[in-house]
Amino acid sequence: MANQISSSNVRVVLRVRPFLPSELNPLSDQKTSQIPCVSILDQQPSGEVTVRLKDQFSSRNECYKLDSFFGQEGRVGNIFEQEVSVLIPGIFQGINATVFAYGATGSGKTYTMQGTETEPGLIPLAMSAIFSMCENTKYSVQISYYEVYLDRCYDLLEPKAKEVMALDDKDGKVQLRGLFWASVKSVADFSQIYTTGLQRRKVAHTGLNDVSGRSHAVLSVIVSDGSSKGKLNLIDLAGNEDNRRTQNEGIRMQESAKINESLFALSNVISALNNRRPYIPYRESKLTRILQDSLGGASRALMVACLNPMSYQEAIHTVSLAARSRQITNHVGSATKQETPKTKVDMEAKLRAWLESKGKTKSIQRLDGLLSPTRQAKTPSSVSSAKTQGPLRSSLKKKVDTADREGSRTKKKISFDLRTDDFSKDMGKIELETNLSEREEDRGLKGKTTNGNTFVSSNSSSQFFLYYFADGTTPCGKENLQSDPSSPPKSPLLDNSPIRKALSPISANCDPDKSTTPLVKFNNQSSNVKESLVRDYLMFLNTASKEELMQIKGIGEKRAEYILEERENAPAPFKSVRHFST
Ligand SMILES: Nc1ncnc2c1ncn2[C@@H]1O[C@H](COP(=O)(O)OP(=O)(O)OP(=O)(O)O)[C@@H](O)[C@H]1O
Repeated sequence: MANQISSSNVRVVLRVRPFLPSELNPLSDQKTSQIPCVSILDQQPSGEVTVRLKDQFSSRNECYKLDSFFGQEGRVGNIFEQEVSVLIPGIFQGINATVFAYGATGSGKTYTMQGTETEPGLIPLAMSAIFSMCENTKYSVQISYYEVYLDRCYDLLEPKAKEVMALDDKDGKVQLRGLFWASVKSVADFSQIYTTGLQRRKVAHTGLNDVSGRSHAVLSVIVSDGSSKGKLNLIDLAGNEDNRRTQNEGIRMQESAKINESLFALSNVISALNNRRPYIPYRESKLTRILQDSLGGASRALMVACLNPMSYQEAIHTVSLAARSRQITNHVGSATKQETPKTKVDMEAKLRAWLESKGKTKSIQRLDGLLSPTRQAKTPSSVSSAKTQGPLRSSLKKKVDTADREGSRTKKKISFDLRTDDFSKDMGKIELETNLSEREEDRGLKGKTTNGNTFVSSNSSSQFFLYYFADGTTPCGKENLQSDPSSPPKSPLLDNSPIRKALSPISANCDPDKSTTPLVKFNNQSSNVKESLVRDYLMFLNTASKEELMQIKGIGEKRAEYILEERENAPAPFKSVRHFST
């Protein structure tokens, strides 16, 4: 597995724990019939995987791309060998590294990091490897163990009444003032000190032996030979929780909100690093601030997203954030452009995670209705497809009416004037006639535009195609489509769908280029095709002022602020609205 060659700074891998005995139905032979909510759809030689999450109670399923996958039969030792052991020699050369276990409560984070007597976790395996490398050298090892709870930092090796303060030193580096560092000489030495810390973590905040981690626990290991000093952080993150589905209240609710907020901040940092953004938002949370010296720059990091195989909802929550962290968006001219996967991570996921981190459950429900009609349980069938087409990969959501689509053929003539999505370049015209069935169209249409550009249609519905150019850019333009009269085209955005409401009002016969402000442009532009509307909506999101944004139904002050925040981090950050439901 070529895990060292990664297009991202932070690798994001998935780990699915086995079913627990309590999750197996004793009345049936569940060992064979129980099906995990996640499976591999595709694996590239590089190790990159496309996974499918499937809800066993409905037809909902979604696909995501990640760097690697460790299924139920996989051992923690496999993750260590493939993903963590490669980081350890770097520590001896002064290259810091961080390994996180991320996931919902009960998804196997602690098991992955600590393991058991019979199956050691990543922490004991890493320590053992470090001590082996130290043998007969002048390297020494020091550890600290602390937790970040409610955005405050506490020492677990030398508990003090006061929290450990994270302060900037004169070079702008964050130092944990008063944090205890223990010198350790062997694995046995380490086990003894670490076990004491673990016990302290369990009783720290509740006084009870609460096994569920409500704090992020960070084991920091420094390896030094006097001249070089490298640090490895091994982190058991607190379990994320979907507050819509829990009965949390009081301190538990507060904990949960802080946990989600800091996990979202972590995801923002990883995403910014993987997208090579000029600004990395380390200061959004205590955790990311503390980890600044081991995330980014020459440092290397690994996120192990842990999944409970029983819970589709939790899995979606975890994997969407993990995939969002990993996602690399197109930068024109960047070396990763051709390889860029268009994973199903988009504005909606960002908004959702942000709202969740702020505990805005009502807003999330509104968002469900606003941008994501196919998420609702009543949707007959909602299928995500992930495909490789020529140099492009994309994962696009599509609603399929499974009852009669498969064999039906619709004759269509399509002509399409294409420009790059910043309108800067005329890419020619697509003219084609197709009577392919939905299923065949789904495999994608390829061809040349009138002035020689290669295009790929990577998704279609009875009247809507999404096109991509070979270099990964998304064209936009006016679609002019004639369908067989026996199957009149539906116009999804012109009915009462939630997206249409969000875009309302839209007036006809206006030249967008003559409009003065983004809002006027947006309101005036009329088109009977969905792509044009979506394009305008994205342009609006990418350019409008806060006041203009707030004039759109569904965008309140907080969401407008979030949009502006995203635009500060990168120009035109909103590139897709995935849920084009027909
Ligand atoms: N690979 C595995 N093999 C067997 N059992 C596992 C495995 N991974 C996890 N488990 C079991 O699943 C349960 C939940 O795991 P664990 O406590 O590690 O979850 P967690 O994500 O750390 O939860 P929390 O956020 O509440 O701390 C435990 O009983 C654990 O022993």
